[in-house]
Amino acid sequence: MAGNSMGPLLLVGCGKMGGAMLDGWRARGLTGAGVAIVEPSADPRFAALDGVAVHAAPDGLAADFRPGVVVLAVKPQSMDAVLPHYRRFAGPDTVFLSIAAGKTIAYFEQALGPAAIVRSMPNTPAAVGQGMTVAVPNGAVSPAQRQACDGLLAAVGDVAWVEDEGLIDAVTAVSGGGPAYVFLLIECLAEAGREAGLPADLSMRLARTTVAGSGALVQASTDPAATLRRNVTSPNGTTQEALAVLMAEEGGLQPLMTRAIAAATRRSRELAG
Ligand SMILES: NC(=O)C1=CN([C@@H]2O[C@H](COP(=O)(O)OP(=O)(O)OC[C@H]3O[C@@H](n4cnc5c(N)ncnc54)[C@H](OP(=O)(O)O)[C@@H]3O)[C@@H](O)[C@H]2O)C=CC1
Ligand SMILES: O=C(O)[C@@H]1CCC=N1
Repeated sequence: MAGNSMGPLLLVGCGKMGGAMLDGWRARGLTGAGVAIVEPSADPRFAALDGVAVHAAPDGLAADFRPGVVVLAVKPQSMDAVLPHYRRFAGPDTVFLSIAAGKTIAYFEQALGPAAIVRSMPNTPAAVGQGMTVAVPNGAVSPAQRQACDGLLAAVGDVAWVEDEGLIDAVTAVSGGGPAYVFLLIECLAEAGREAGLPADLSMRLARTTVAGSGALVQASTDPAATLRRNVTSPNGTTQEALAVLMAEEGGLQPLMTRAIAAATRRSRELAG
């Protein structure tokens, strides 16, 4: 995997998102020898990470350990306490790849001193190689370090690099949190089916398979989503009735989604601290 080319990978925080990325990397050939993890929780699944060094705290890392990439995957609220332990790695041979919501490049520069920093926003479908990440580098990131980060991120899905860091708060709202909205759609669809008289387990099966199938279709198709929607909507048929509700100017899905994304974008800005 290209991400290993700079030297060992250090993953700081292996929870839901760090763990999803690790699953994706390992499925694509990241070997145990190339990765170390610092993660305080004793998750039993770490026992299955053949050859990966998992440390409960940074003092478990060997004195001569020199990571090429440090992936910062702890909560934004933990970052102040975590960063001082990794400041010693700041230098031309190490790039810090943050996935934390809200935390800005300026924040990391202040905490780490002169350091190569990539701020990124992935999402949990990375676990199955279908993630979406947007990344922005600071001026100290070398072309090789950018390539290494791109390799790590591209190994678990699609990657877009941007120059304008100001976009990342809205990215966080749309694609970072996006899987949660889609899973909520499954929950709502299943519950609505149950209320329409379907057995709960059948309704959930319909909702899951329909969302998964629609995702696969949009991925495989070059048609716009609106065309795929119209393909389902027979004139004067059943879908048209549902869409009249969902696409109402007031109380429909668009104004609701716009409000939701604005709220998440605002929260991302607040998390900058
Ligand atoms: N979840 C998601 O879908 C996404 C999350 N993110 C970002 O990813 C980051 C992690 O989020 P998420 O995975 O959801 O959160 P989690 O709480 O699941 O993961 C964070 C992990 O870091 C561990 N941790 C706490 N303190 C330390 C420490 N000092 N050193 C090393 N590890 C530590 C936590 O252990 P313990 O639980 O024992 O405290 C936990 O396992 C956040 O910054 C978030 O903004 C970005 C995109 C999507
Ligand atoms: O909810 C959060 O703050 C994180 C960032 C995007 C997805 N999860």
